[in-house]
Amino acid sequence: MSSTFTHSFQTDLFTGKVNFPTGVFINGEWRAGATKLLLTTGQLLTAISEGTAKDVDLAVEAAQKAFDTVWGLNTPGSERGRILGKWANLIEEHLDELAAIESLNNDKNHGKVLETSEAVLGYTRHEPIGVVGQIIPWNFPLLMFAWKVGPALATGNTIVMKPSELTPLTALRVTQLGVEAGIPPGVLNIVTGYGKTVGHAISSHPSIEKVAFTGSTLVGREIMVQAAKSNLKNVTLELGGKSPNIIFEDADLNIAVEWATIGIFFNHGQTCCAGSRIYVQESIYEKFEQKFLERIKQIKLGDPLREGVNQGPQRIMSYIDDGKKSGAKAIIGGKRHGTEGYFIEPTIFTDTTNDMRIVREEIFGPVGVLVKFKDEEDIIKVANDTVYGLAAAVFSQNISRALSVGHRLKAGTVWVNCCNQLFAQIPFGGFKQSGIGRELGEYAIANYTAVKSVITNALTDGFEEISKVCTFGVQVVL
Ligand SMILES: NC(=O)C1=CN([C@@H]2O[C@H](COP(=O)(O)OP(=O)(O)OC[C@H]3O[C@@H](n4cnc5c(N)ncnc54)[C@H](O)[C@@H]3O)[C@@H](O)[C@H]2O)C=CC1
Ligand code: BAL
Repeated sequence: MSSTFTHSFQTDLFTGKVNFPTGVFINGEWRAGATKLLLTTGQLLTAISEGTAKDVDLAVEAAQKAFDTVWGLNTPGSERGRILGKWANLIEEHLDELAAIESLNNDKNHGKVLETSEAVLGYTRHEPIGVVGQIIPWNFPLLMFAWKVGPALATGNTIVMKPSELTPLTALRVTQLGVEAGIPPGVLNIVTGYGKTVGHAISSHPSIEKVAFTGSTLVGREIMVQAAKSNLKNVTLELGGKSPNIIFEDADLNIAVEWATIGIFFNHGQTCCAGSRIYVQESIYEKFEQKFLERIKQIKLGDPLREGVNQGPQRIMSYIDDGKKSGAKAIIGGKRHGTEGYFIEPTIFTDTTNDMRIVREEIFGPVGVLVKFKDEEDIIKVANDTVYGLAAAVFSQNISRALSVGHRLKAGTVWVNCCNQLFAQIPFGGFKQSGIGRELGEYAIANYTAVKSVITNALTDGFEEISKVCTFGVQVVL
């Protein structure tokens, strides 16, 4: 038997008691893991089952059986849609509860006919891949669960998922709602545990045909190695970023300040697409800096379950120290806030050079650099001088300028006069070392289907007709 997580919330956002299993979820059953993984959520210490490679084997077996019987090609898309729709309704009914748990958790197929010749009937089928592995991080635990599970299940795949060892709570509760909605046993399996054991077992498993990962570039690289070494599984990766926010002299300054604040400080800066490099054209630099600092001073730090609090605890002080040591100047923040918990003051560095770690590496905290630029040519070069390419933002009231600069930036998403805005219909993913593949929209569906071409001789005497149009380019001689 697995343990349960019980907690009474009495917060500005949600009042009520929650109670849900904390076991690994395999073949529709909650089971106790081999040992316990201790989890610190705010002031709470709770135990979560620690899964093992053996649990991943059992989950893969259950997912394969479910794929061959109650899901995959054996269940019409309409039936999968009915169950997923019911699950979505249950999630909506429990939104406040899930938001409260998340806050504790994280201190927050079809055919297409192709014209060839009268002699040939050719079409494609977009079939589910089979058992897919999904490994997600802690910065948006519930959102990343939804981004991964939705397209995979809708297209008929079955899943072995590992939430972050730091933030498994919402994945467990929402899985329980999935069971209530009618997700059949084995279709969705959750193995909680560590990356080096459960994550490694997923990315190297010979019966998992595809792995989707969100997290650090370092681990993304390791997952690709394991995928290649095991069974050449298909890989999609959504990795880190060091996104530029470019503010031209003709931008609406108030709007640019507001979005630059959201760009770097949203979700405490723990956002892969955070606008952590803020570039301002020299003629408006001083004015921008003054307004930006005034706006940053309004950010409230504290308990994330309290209304009005914008920023919870985190551990990235070493980057701030490194920035100071390398000669950069913290014009706001730069210190720990208070003496309890791990709160970091929202921090902006100036006097940086492009080789500093605070300019080149993803900090994943409320720390940005503010840098002057001269003109379009100058800023495009500097903005693209990074191993990452997840996102970028351009602020200008001249839409032609904003779009032409946007087109020259090497980034998977370019925002114009806004920042950090993601939509379920619009693809998201990275250029360069920010990832492989796209999530959301139609592209997410493509990640979870294998394309099969079916070529049929449509004429009873069609031998010659077919070979004339065959693109092998050779006539078959018997
Ligand atoms: N792209 C994004 O949204 C995210 C980027 N990051 C970046 O990564 C940095 C480190 O954060 P971490 O939580 O340590 O990220 P991470 O990449 O280590 O963890 C993400 C997930 O990968 C799993 N994992 C770890 N090692 C693994 C392995 N060898 N094989 C398979 N799975 C493995 C973890 O258990 C977790 O579920 C952050 O500071 C940030 O820069 C972190 C989280 C999300
Ligand atoms: N990884 C999904 C969105 C983000 O972290 O910004």
